[in-house]
Amino acid sequence: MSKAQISAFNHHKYRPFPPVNLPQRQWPNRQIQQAPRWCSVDLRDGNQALINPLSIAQKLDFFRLLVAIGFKEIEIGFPSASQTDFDFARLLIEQNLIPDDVTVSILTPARPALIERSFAALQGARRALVHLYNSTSKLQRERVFNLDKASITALAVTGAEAIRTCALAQPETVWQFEYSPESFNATELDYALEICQAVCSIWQPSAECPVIINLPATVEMATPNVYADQIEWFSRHIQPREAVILSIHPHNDRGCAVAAAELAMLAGAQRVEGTLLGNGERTGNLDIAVMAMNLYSQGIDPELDFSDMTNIARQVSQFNQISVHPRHPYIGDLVFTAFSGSHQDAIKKCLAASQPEEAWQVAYLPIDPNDVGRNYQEVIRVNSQSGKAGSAYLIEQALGLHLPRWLQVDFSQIVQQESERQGCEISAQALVALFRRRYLEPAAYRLVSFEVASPYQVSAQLHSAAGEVHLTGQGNGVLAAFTNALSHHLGKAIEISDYHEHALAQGSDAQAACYIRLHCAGVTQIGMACHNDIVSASLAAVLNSFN
Ligand SMILES: CC(=O)SCCNC(=O)CCNC(=O)[C@H](O)C(C)(C)COP(=O)(O)OP(=O)(O)OC[C@H]1O[C@@H](n2cnc3c(N)ncnc32)[C@H](O)[C@@H]1OP(=O)(O)O
Ligand SMILES: CC(C)C(=O)C(=O)O
Ligand SMILES: [Mg+2]
Repeated sequence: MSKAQISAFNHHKYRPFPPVNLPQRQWPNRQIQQAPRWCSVDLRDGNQALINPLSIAQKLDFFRLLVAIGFKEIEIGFPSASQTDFDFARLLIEQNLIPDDVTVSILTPARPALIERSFAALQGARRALVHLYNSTSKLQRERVFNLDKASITALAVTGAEAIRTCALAQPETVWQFEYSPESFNATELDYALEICQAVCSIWQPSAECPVIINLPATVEMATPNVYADQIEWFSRHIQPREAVILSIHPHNDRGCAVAAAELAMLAGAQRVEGTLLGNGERTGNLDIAVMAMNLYSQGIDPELDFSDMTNIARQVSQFNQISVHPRHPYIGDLVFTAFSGSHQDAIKKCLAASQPEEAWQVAYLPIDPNDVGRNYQEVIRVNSQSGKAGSAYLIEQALGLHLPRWLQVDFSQIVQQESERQGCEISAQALVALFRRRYLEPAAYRLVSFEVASPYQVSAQLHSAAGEVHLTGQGNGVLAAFTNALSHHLGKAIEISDYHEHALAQGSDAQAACYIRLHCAGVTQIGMACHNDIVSASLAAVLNSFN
């Protein structure tokens, strides 16, 4: 016996999902052009998967959040199953809390008593959507319901009839109907079509009054292309096509729900059901926030507003009592952050080259973090995997300094040693402190005052731990005269090899930043200083290099 056969970890237990025979499939050559009709099922599918289902107050807050984001269809619960869901529907209706442009929906099984109770929950609604489901896959027919296809179809038809009857009895409401052959993706396509046609024959939809046929991947079982094939096949066959809004409801068991939804849209899906952050049964529902942001990143208006993503994620996470993964696309704490040197370098260069009117083109940042309320501060964080660009970026952000390349290289080595010594990330604050200590703060000598007599004779007053020092020297420039004086005082040769300066801000009283690399008795030293006066800045930079 092989190891695989005796272990519990045995792939022979499973069978591959069969492909769909779909000659000349069209979806691979299409592009998504616009947002689908979104339906949030947070308050139903999301809620039924929670350890502690939502209270009425939480549902109301969640509902308000969904409305604020821009959802026009919201499945508010399963009122025939729970008193909370029933009371929540009553609250929304009786207190007139449903905006005119929002349609609420409820889910009901194909059981007449539960359908009647669902309609009671919706009594008096201006407009409402009733969503009927029953499971249709071979597995469910044979092992859960113990019914043949005809009986499963009869169950759906009975449910559809009960819904029609109840709707006729409540004419004050504008009704819409939705039918889900639950476990559609595991159902033989011809049978899924047959049962949906049977339901349509009861509801008699038209182009003006269409029915929603929702095709769930109740448990995701195959690669997303298979789901797309199933949707395209169904879209080609359902009649009359114009009387049907084709909806999808992907779950995420294989981690592909967003991909499956996107391909399904290419295949003809017009409406998408899902939840925020992908909460839902098992691995969850399709994450609408991610799918909407995917559209957004392609220049398509998602028709949902995620500009305040951090706040949305915080609220959803609180309602669901589920924390957000730091790498959750578009949302997690780390998704706009680069630690690695080459990524930081590319981001820094692309951000610097960005023009206000051009399309977003920043390597390693698929969208502008600002769009979802994030800032550039978090884009670059420094640890031992980082390079010179990352540290230089943070120093530039914090102090407005444009470090010359040779200083970046020098500082990066210091940062590298420090982060390896500490074995962790160096915060921006700590990085700035390290920079100041190393280059910007006088240690041995501090410039107190100086005078220049032309041609280039400098006398300077320095402060040192050992007391006041007076220097005089000559040279072919002020800086040369000063370094000659210092060299004489120290008894060591000083040679300046690099000099760089720039203004810190616009205006006549702007400070100048001055950077100096020098060699003193064969040792390379780097210092910098900022001052209103460029000469003062350069002399102080020389002294700061003796650090
Ligand atoms: C894929 C989905 O997300 S579907 C939605 C699932 N959501 C929920 O189940 C949450 C709310 N559900 C509940 O509170 C309960 O299951 C209720 C109130 C609906 C039903 O409770 P109970 O009557 O105690 O039945 P229970 O849940 O144990 O079993 C379901 C029964 O309904 C039948 N059933 C299941 N789904 C359906 C359906 N869509 N239509 C008709 N009958 C159904 C089952 O065959 C089973 O019948 P049986 O009692 O004759 O064996
Ligand atoms: C009720 C249906 C739409 C469902 O939630 C599913 O199949 O996952
Ligand atoms: Mg579901």
